[in-house]
Amino acid sequence: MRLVGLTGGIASGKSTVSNLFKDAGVPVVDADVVARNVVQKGTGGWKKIVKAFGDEILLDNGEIDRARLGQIVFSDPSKRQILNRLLALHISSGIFWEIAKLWMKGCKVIVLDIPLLFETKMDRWTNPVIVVWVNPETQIERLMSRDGCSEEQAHNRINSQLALDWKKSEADIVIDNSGSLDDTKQQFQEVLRKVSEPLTWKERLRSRDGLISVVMCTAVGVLLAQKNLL
Ligand SMILES: CC(C)(COP(=O)(O)OP(=O)(O)OC[C@H]1O[C@@H](n2cnc3c(N)ncnc32)[C@H](O)[C@@H]1O)[C@@H](O)C(=O)NCCC(=O)NCCS
Ligand SMILES: Nc1ncnc2c1ncn2[C@@H]1O[C@H](COP(=O)(O)OP(=O)(O)OP(=O)(O)O)[C@@H](O)[C@H]1O
Repeated sequence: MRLVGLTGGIASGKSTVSNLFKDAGVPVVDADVVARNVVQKGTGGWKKIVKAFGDEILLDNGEIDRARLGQIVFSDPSKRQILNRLLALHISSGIFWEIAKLWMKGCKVIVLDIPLLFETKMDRWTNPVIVVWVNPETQIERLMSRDGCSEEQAHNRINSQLALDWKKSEADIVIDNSGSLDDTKQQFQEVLRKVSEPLTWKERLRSRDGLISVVMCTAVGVLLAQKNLL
């Protein structure tokens, strides 16, 4: 099994690229979706957040007011650290579970769309790592227009992550999403080709079919050895 890391900066275009993977039939685990699921009303993550941040961050229906919580944590690094610490285990086990389900289905290439891939050191488990890069001016523009936030709020959100240029320097593959969607789609074709290259031996062994083959071969080997000994 090949675990492909897909990361970048906020609003750099990760979801745009992960949608291209989905359209091409490659399964994607979206860490933002996992992070949303683990804080749904009544879950362990929800209880921890309410305990730490108080009832003020709840909507009338009892769900977390994400806009309010975002305002708090993106303007105060210590509060963000608290939130990150509270949710880290819930999110990583959620991601692990999603991978396990795809593994059991026999998927051989899985894309992990994780905004904080480097920050949480999950890049250790992925190869290759794709970084969706965008130039700073475009990133601010797209973030402000998508989320309807001020320039200051946009800067706060960008500064709450490791620098995008540093992530670019650590990447195995870089997609420059500063241009048009067509430009990105063109770069994506080459990325898809690389990601779909035949699995290495190690990756094959990690896949469901590889493991089944190893177990079968071991069982046959043991049976033959026993037969020869008798
Ligand atoms: C702060 C919250 C409530 C804001 O919710 P909101 O719906 O407005 O944003 P959403 O979840 O869609 O995230 C949008 C983007 O913000 C960035 N982001 C989210 N959380 C963080 C964080 N803790 N630190 C830095 N950037 C973050 C990511 O680039 C993400 O793609 C929410 O992002 C959250 O609960 N974050 C903590 C969980 C987490 O770490 N998520 C990232 C998964 S790796
Ligand atoms: N090449 C492009 N041309 C024009 N607009 C784009 C392009 N790529 C992405 N966008 C727009 O920029 C915004 C951010 O893109 P996207 O949501 O894919 O980023 P993201 O990295 O997934 O964001 P987040 O970190 O918040 O999850 C969206 O509104 C998207 O429609």
